[in-house]
Amino acid sequence: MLNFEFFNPTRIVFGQGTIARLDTLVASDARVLILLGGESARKNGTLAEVRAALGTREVYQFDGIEPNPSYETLMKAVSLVREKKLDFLLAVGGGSVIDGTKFVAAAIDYDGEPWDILETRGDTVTSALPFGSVLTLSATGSEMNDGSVVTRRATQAKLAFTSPHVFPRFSILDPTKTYTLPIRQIANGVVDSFTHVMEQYLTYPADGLVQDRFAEGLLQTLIEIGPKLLEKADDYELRANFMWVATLALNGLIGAGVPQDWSTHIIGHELTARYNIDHARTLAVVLPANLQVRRTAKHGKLLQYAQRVWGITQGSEDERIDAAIDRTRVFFESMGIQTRLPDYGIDASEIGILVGQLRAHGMVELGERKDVTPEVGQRILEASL
Ligand SMILES: NC(=O)c1ccc[n+]([C@@H]2O[C@H](COP(=O)([O-])OP(=O)(O)OC[C@H]3O[C@@H](n4cnc5c(N)ncnc54)[C@H](O)[C@@H]3O)[C@@H](O)[C@H]2O)c1
Repeated sequence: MLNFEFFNPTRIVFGQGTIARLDTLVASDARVLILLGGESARKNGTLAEVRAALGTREVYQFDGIEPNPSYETLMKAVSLVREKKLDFLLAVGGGSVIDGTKFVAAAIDYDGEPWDILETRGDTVTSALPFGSVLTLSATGSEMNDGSVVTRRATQAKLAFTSPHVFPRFSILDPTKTYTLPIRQIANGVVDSFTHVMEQYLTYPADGLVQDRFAEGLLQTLIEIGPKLLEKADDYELRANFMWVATLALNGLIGAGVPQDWSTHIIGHELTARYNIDHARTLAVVLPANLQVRRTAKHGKLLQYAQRVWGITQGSEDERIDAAIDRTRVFFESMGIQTRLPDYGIDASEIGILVGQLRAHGMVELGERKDVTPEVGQRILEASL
């Protein structure tokens, strides 16, 4: 097992009716900014519940954080916080709103141009405003981690940063708040959390015995409940299980002491930045191709994945690996998510541009062995055609 430090200070408050707990979780004299995405939190009553729980506190609201939150929009929230001298942020939404809130929290007192937070991947963040979240969409794990992804529209750059200063103080996870999600977002969430696990599991054997078993348990749970989640919106147990799996998939636990890949995400970010494809859909395109192209380097773990996650025990090693990659692709497709670049209107002529973007963003040594160069990225994109 690799050396590691594990730190996760986020309090999770889980279950139906838990939004009322805001009254005790947020200081009674806090000056609060609620950050929101589109209309969903207003329409499904989540916002009203949040405002009721905050009672007589001074509360402002910032609407319109878009999916794949933009630096341009978030800087408006930064101005509002500074102008009104607010001291607590509350994200109400999915990963985009929570990620955006993390950026705002880090930017408030940032010494210099806040985009540098992304350029330096968070290394230059020394403080952040405290914030909490009320989660309405299971997918990213942002509710219990220190990561954030922000897009600068002007330059089509989608970059991530991490900082221990941007763990949420608390996150409220009420599964009933996900009942209004469109099927598309449920499918996205399943594929996103599945890929989060794979980025931390499908690398090379590192004797992280319990990490592997945790990861395989999360993957098997997603395979078990994924298709059922598409059938019925208001099944509490299904939504509750999915919500907790998605959080555990990226809260640091399964990745502690094991190698991590993340090249699928970084290549996927370039697809979203250029074509505005949903984050999870880019992962569904890149992951199977990535496993195929790097099957030699990932040989041991691919065989373990085939056997323990998919129960594949027959055939030669190569046949078992092929079957496991195929089952992964079929699983994504069974969630209604297409897995090839042409399904999204992208052909071979675009690959050179995407590889150029990887280079321009300094993404030249990716993966668990830092050997996913732009040339390997090109082969992965070609295998996605
Ligand atoms: N911080 C991390 O660790 C991390 C990890 C993976 C991805 N991300 C990033 O998170 C973003 C994606 O976040 P996401 O997948 O949670 O989706 P999202 O937050 O972008 O939301 C997608 C859509 O669902 C709507 N929505 C949210 N809750 C709803 C509800 N209860 N009912 C109806 N509609 C609702 C939103 O308004 C939005 O239109 C991407 O930018 C991605 O890069 C971050």
